[in-house]
Amino acid sequence: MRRHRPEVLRTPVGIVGVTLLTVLVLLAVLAPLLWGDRATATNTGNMLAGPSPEHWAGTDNLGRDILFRTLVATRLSLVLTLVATTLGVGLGLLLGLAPLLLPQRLGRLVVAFVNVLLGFPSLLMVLFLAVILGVSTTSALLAIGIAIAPPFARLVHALGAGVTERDFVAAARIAGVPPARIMVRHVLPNVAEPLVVNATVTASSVLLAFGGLSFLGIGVQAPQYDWGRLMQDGLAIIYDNPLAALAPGIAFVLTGLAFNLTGEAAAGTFGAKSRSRMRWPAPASPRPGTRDDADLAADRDGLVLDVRDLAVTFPGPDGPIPPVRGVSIALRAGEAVGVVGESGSGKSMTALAVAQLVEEPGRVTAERLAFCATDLRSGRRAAHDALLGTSLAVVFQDPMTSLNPVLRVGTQLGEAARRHQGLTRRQASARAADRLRAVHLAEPERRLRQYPHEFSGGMRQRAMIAMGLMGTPRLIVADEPTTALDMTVQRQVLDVLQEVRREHGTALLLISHDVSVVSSVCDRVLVMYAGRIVEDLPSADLHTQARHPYTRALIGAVPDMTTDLDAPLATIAGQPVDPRHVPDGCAFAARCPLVTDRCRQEEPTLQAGPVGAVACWHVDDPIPAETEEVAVG
Ligand SMILES: Nc1ncnc2c1ncn2[C@@H]1O[C@H](COP(=O)(O)OP(=O)(O)OP(=O)(O)O)[C@@H](O)[C@H]1O
Repeated sequence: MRRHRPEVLRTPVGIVGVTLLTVLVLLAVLAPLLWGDRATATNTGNMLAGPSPEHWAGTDNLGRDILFRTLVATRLSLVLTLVATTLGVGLGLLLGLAPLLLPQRLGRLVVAFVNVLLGFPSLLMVLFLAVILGVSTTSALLAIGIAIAPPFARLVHALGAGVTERDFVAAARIAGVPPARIMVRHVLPNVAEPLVVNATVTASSVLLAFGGLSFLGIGVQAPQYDWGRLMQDGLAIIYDNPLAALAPGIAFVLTGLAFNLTGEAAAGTFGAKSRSRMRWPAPASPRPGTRDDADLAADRDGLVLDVRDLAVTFPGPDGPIPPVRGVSIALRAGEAVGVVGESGSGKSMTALAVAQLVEEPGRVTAERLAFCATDLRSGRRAAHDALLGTSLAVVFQDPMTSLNPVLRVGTQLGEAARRHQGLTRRQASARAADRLRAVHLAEPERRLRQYPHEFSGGMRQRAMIAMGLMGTPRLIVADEPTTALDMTVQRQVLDVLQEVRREHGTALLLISHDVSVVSSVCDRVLVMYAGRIVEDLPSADLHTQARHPYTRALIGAVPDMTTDLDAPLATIAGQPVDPRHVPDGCAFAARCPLVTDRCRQEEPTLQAGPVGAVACWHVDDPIPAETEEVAVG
C-alpha cells in the first residue's frame, strides 16, 4: 500500500480529491474554533445585507455572516455524512456477508429480506423512516443509514459470492480457517476496490440526502445548522442575495467532488494492488497433537484414505444429477494413485468429496469415507475439519485463482502453521522459508515477501505444494497440478511431489486428464468414465494390459514417438456422457467399438482381473482394427 500511495497522489484525480478533502477536514476542525462566534453573532442593524467587504456572502435575517456560517457548518455536515455512511456501510456489510456465513436456508432468508428492502426507492424510505422515527437529527441519521444499507448489502453479497467460489477460499477452509476470518482476510480484501468506490459515492449521496432532509425541515433542527438548513434559509432571500443559497450549494458540490475523486484515487490504489498481487490458498498443515492419534488409527488398517461406494448428487430439474456414482478408492501411506478421464468424468468432484468440499446443494454419500481411519460421515464436524486441516493438503489446478492476490506468499504459507501448530510469526516464517527451499525455490526469504503475481506459474504451483507441506500431510490431493505449465516446469513440479512422497511417506491422489503424467508418477491408475471407475490397474501395465475399450482409446489418443505427424491427432469419437442423462447399461456403450445389446441393458461392475479390475462385458475381445480407427481416430 505504502508503495502505491504516492503514485495515486501523482494523478490529477488523486491530487484534486485528496486536496479538497484535506481542506474540508481542516475546515471541519478549525472553522468552529476560529469563526464559531462570528457565525452566531447577530446584528439587527445589518439584516439581509448583500455582499460587502465585511460580509463577503452577505447576512441572514438576523444579521449573521452567511460565509462564516457556511464554513462553520462544514463540521456538522461532514460528521453527519460520515456517521450515516458508516452506519449504512456497516449494516450493508453485515447483511451482505451474512448469507455467505450463515447456513444456506437462513442465508436465503437474509437475501430475500434485502431484496424486499431494495424494492423501496431509497429517497422514499428515508422520508418514511425520518417521519416514523420522529423529526430530529438522530432520526434522520438512522433513516439515511438504514436506507443506504440494502443496495450496499447486495453489492457486498454479489462480489463476496464470486470470491468465495475461488480455490484459495476452499483452501483456507481446508486449512481450518473459521468462516468469519475467511471473510475478513480472504474475501473482503479482494472486493475492497468496488466497495470503497461505492462507499465514497454513497457518502456523496448521504451528504445530499442529509442536506435534503434539513432543507425540508426534517433533518438538523435549530439552533444547529448544516448546509441543508442554510440553503433553506438562503432560499427565502434568494432574490435579495443569491449568495445566501449559493454558498452552501457550492459547499455541497465541492464536498461531493472531494468524496468521489478521493474514492476514485483510493480505488486505483486497491486496483493496482489487487491487479498486481494475486494471492493463493493456504492448504493444510498437520498439528503435532492430532498426528499421533491419527497415525495409530491409520496404522491399524494401514489405509490413509478408504472410500467405498462414494456418490455425489446435485438436485436437477429432471431428478438428481449424479456426477460421481459409486467410486471406491483405497490409498496407503506413500502410495500414489492417479485418476484419469475426459473432462466431466467426475474426477474433480471425487477429489472435492474426499476433501469434504462439495458445496450445497450437492450431496455426498458413501458406504465408507474414512481418512486416516476416521469416518468422515459421522462424528463432530469440527473434529473432521481439524483432521483435514492438519493432515490433508490440496493442490488446485490454477495457482493464480488458488492464491489470495492481496496477501504475501509468506503470510499465506504461515497462516495454517500459526493456526494449527501454534507457531509464532517468526517461527512460521522460518518454516515457510524452509518449505520453499524444499520445493527448490531459490531465495526463499525474498520470495516470502513477494505477492503471488511476482511468481511464475511453476513457482506458484511449487509454493502451493510448499504450503501443503507446512505440516506433514498424510495425503496430498493434487487436481490437475501441472495442466497450466510447460513441460519442463511440469516435470519439476511432479518431481517435487515424488520427493515429498519418498521423504514423508505422504500418499498422493493425482487427478489429471493426461494419461502420460499419471502413469509416470503414480503406482496405480484409476480410469473414470461418467462418474464411475471403469478400470483400475498398475501404471506399469497401463500401456500393455489395459482392457477397457475406453482406457485403450485414452491411451491411443496420446501421441508418442511412433505417431504419424502428418495424420490428424487421434481423438475418442462421440461425446462424454452428460451426468443429467446417464444411459442404462454401460455408459460408454454409445462410443464403444465392442458394444452389444447386453452393454446397452446391463451396467458392468468392476471385476478383478489378472492385473487389476475392469468394468466391461468384453474385456477379452480384441478391438477390430477398422472400428479402432473409428473409435480412436
Ligand atoms: N453444482 C453442480 N451441479 C450439477 N452438476 C455439476 C455441478 N458441479 C459439477 N457438475 C457436473 O459434474 C460433472 C463432473 O465434474 P468434474 O469437475 O468432477 O469433472 P472433471 O472430470 O474433473 O472434469 P475436468 O477435467 O474438466 O475438470 C460435470 O459434468 C459437471 O457438469
